[in-house]
Amino acid sequence: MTEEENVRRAGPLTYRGSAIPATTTDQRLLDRRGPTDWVHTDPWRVLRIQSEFVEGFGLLSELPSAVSVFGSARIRPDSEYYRLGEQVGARLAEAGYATITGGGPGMMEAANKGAQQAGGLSVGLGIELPFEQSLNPYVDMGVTFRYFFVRKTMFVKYSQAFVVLPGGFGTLDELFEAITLVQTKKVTRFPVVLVGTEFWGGLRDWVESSLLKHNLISPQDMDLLYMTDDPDEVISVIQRSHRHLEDTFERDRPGPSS
Ligand SMILES: CC(C)=CCNc1ncnc2c1ncn2[C@@H]1O[C@H](COP(=O)(O)O)[C@@H](O)[C@H]1O
Repeated sequence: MTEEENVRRAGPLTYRGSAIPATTTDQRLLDRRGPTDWVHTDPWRVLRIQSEFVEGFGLLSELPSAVSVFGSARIRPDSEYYRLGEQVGARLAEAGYATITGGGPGMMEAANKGAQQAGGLSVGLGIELPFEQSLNPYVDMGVTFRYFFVRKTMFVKYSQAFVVLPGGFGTLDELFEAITLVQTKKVTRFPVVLVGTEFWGGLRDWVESSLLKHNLISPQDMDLLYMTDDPDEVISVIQRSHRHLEDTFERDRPGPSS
């Protein structure tokens, strides 16, 4: 066998010898009777991942100022935390912010409901889960993602602050991702507000008595865990931080050239 027969080039890919696939890319595309396992391969997945980014960017790129609100999927509508979530959504709407949530039940639904009923824009970024679930009925604009990491990019890219209501592992994941992005300066001037001092107080104490005590975080990192019970204070913290950002931007903007 000549060297040329023993090589297959498929776009930027080179196969030799026994690694040469039995069929060409075009054959696999055009032969409808062929096996379909290839749609579950990683290269194909990349396209699906790309399309999720395209859909997310397409839906959200013209969103006005927005705040992402996180919290438990399991809190029931008769809980006082649900009421708190509604109030946070309503205050955000009154302050002119769109509310973005994970689009699910519980605290997500509460924040979407509060935002929608106060006349604000209510957004849900859902996630495909192993069990049947649709976006909650208070989502006015929504998309359901396949991939958690694509969805997480959207929360950060299209909101200017995070509000974290009581929740479980999913909420903790979102909280710690946000404060890691702030700590590592991947995002700047991005307020993160924890709502529910009784609920979050124990976590803050542990961070101080364990992480800070062992010098695993800096003293100023404690400020990343801002806590309140008051929905109005949530808004004023966010607005203060955004005003400061605008002032800094104005100050640093180059003046007219002479
Ligand atoms: C009934 C049930 C468990 C439904 C789960 N349905 C969900 N739908 C959308 N986002 C979710 C869901 N579960 C977790 N999340 C994400 O993780 C967070 C809540 O997780 P947890 O309940 O705190 O841990 C939410 O902020 C949300 O972004």
